[in-house]
Amino acid sequence: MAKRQLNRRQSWRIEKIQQERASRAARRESKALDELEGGDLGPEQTGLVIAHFGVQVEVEALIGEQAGQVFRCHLRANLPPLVTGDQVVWRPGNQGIGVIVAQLPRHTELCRPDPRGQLKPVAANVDLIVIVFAPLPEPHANLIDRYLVAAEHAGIQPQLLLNKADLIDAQNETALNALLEVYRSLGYPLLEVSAHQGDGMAELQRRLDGKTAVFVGQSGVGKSSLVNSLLPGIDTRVGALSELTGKGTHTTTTARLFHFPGGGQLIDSPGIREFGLGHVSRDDVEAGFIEFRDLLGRCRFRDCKHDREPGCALLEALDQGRIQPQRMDSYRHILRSLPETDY
Ligand SMILES: Nc1nc2c(ncn2[C@@H]2O[C@H](COP(=O)(O)OP(=O)(O)OP(=O)(O)O)[C@@H](O)[C@H]2O)c(=O)[nH]1
Ligand SMILES: [Zn+2]
Repeated sequence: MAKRQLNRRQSWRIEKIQQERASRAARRESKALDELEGGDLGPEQTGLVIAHFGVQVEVEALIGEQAGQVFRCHLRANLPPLVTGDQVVWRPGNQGIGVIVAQLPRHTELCRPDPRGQLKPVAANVDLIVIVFAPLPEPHANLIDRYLVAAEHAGIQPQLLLNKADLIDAQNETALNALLEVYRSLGYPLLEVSAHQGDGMAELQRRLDGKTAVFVGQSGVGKSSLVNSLLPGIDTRVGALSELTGKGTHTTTTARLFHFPGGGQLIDSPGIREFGLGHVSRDDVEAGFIEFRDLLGRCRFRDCKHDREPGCALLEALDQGRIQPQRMDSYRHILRSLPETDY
């Protein structure tokens, strides 16, 4: 009990210190803004948020002679929190530092729980979630399904990507084909590539063209290798490093937007690579299994848990082979992983 009290007091103190720090930073920031806005600012134009560093963001000009150039910008007060991928209205400043005037509407949002468990957007306007898996480490259908649920929930198109196709052999081929067939029959786009040998990489590049993508998947499936091959000569950890040395109070790694030379954009950060493994509700999981969609609401009992209830539309579909057993197992497995209260 005493220990618990102490922890609460400690965390209250930490929170207070953080608040003081944030308000000092905000005061400094508004002073800097006053000075800037007093001076000459260029005309309003649209831009793309490339990265976010505490109270500043990096914005890429989208139009005019400066299109493609990146500028540090202050945020005008009362703006909602901006994230990488946001489109904004901004004005260039006279010393290379601009001001963000407004945020444009988002098409999509990737959200993750912050350390306090509150869902926070981490990237905006992503339109492709590339779910990477490989023959090794051995793929878990369950994990792939979790990413799919997250993609469906966010309303973002998933692209399944089997990397390390060069490691397919007589031993793993049957199991892999069975796995691939599950997703093919559901209609999910699927591609096999080898980041090492280059097979399929041109087709991957083609599918990324004109899109803003994130790569997600288990550690070791080759996300870094894929990204390095698509972005030759660019260290994708740069964003993380410059934030650490940026003397900011934020030490978390920021998401950063990169342009693929062949077209399309990547938003990447260690947090985003795990997108989809955070919290989801029971309803999100149900809605995330696309083959359940026409069946939901058709069970005899309104609160059916699709477990062994009579008149369950899902169990009936499972019996008739309209739901694949592996997907049903996966659905149950994901539900079991939810906190008790949601179940
Ligand atoms: N055989 C083969 N190995 C690959 C291929 N792509 C990546 N690898 C290897 O797989 C291992 C993991 O690759 P990474 O790119 O670090 O994987 P990652 O998904 O970024 O892993 P985390 O950084 O832990 O998330 C490395 O040893 C790579 O060399 C491939 O196409 N074929
Ligand atoms: Zn049911």
